[in-house]
Amino acid sequence: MATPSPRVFRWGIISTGWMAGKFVDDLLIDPKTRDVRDVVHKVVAVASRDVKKADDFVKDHVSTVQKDDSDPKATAYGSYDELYADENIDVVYVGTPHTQHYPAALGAIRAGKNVLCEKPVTANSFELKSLIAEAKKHNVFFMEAMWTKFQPLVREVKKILDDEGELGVGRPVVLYADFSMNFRPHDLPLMHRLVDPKLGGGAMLDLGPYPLAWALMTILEHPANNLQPPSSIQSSVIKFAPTGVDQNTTITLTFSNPTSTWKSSSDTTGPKPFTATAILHSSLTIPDPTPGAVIRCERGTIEIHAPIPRSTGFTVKYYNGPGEGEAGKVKKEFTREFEYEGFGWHFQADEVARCVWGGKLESEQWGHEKSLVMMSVFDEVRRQCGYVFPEGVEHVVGDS
Ligand SMILES: NC(=O)C1=CN([C@@H]2O[C@H](COP(=O)(O)OP(=O)(O)OC[C@H]3O[C@@H](n4cnc5c(N)ncnc54)[C@H](OP(=O)(O)O)[C@@H]3O)[C@@H](O)[C@H]2O)C=CC1
Ligand SMILES: O=C1OC[C@@H](O)[C@H](O)[C@H]1O
Repeated sequence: MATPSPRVFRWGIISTGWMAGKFVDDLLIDPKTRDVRDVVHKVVAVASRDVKKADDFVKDHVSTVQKDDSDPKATAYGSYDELYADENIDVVYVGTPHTQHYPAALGAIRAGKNVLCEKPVTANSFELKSLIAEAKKHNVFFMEAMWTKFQPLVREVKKILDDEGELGVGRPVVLYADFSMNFRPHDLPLMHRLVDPKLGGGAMLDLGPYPLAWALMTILEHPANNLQPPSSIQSSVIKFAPTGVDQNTTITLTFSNPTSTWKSSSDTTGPKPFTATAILHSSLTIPDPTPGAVIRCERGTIEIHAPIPRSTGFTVKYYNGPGEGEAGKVKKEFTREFEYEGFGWHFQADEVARCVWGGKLESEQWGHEKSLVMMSVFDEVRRQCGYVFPEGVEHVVGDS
């Protein structure tokens, strides 16, 4: 029997920066290389504030790959509004700096377009609530580009974490997760997006979404926690003196679900309240640690090899059980590695296509609620450390 041809999913790209280029490069990799047969992605429009940049982007990232005459040709626009009005687009990707996510996503949503918006999805939780309300009103799909969630490794780690059987490691007790990069901030111009508060600079909003995503994927989503948001958020921040953004940020989250009825195989006393802690760190001045995350559980530990946004390996270590020798010693371990073509931004694109075709307004895997938990944590940390955006940067500052 002939295999059905994949359906074409048509993207409009907002902005021509570094990330937009990387995303498009991944998007146009043949999906069969990652065993995806139902969708093929095409870029049909690119918009920049400067039409020359849009033209160059199409030449550099699109025309080199979409050569076939049957392909739709990508249109280059010199304004974002022109792209929002393009009838040939199934979804808009927003790759502007953090504080420009809100206006760009809002423009697309109000034009009736589905949206995939870079992380952090907005500058604060009020902006996010406003976008979610607009997306629902206009009946369009909206998702934060939390690409880590769609990595093949994450699915496997979660199986081991949520598994009550032989392979399982028991309930998570504490997660340590760190995503840091030495950007040498003192050498950057003060208007660079990584250090300029007008563009939402700082370690937490740029790098912090990843350690926090790991906390949400391993603890918030754990069956024993059942999506209860953290009951406590505590932070410690070192500022980048020249601009006042956060340079090193540590966040401790406590999750507790007193009504947990999930019973792991290691429980001998029946269902009991669930508690777990996440200790998360990001820095603009030091390189990534290895492993990038450690999930310590009742019966063992899962080490996530760095870098945690797109880890391609993990190691599971099991502790001695009762009567198996010295308590706490590792009795066995195994490592799994993952390989795929591209950097890994394309997995989330496949999810978007399937959700849109399925008529969904949000992804079941990374839905609005998870982005809201994330932005609420970031709001609270900024409140605790006194990171106040300059006047006018936040487009929404309270619940309407
Ligand atoms: N998922 C991931 O792995 C990564 C995600 N990101 C996210 O992507 C976003 C963009 O980051 P990155 O590509 O590094 O940034 P860049 O500065 O390289 O690109 C941002 C682009 O946004 C457009 N833009 C619109 N308004 C502004 C403005 N006021 N100031 C500057 N640029 C503006 C510009 O495009 P134009 O002139 O064409 O309109 C610019 O090229 C960030 O939110 C970041 O968090 C970044 C890196 C990795
Ligand atoms: O998401 C990201 O991951 C990689 C970093 O280089 C980048 O600054 C950040 O936005």
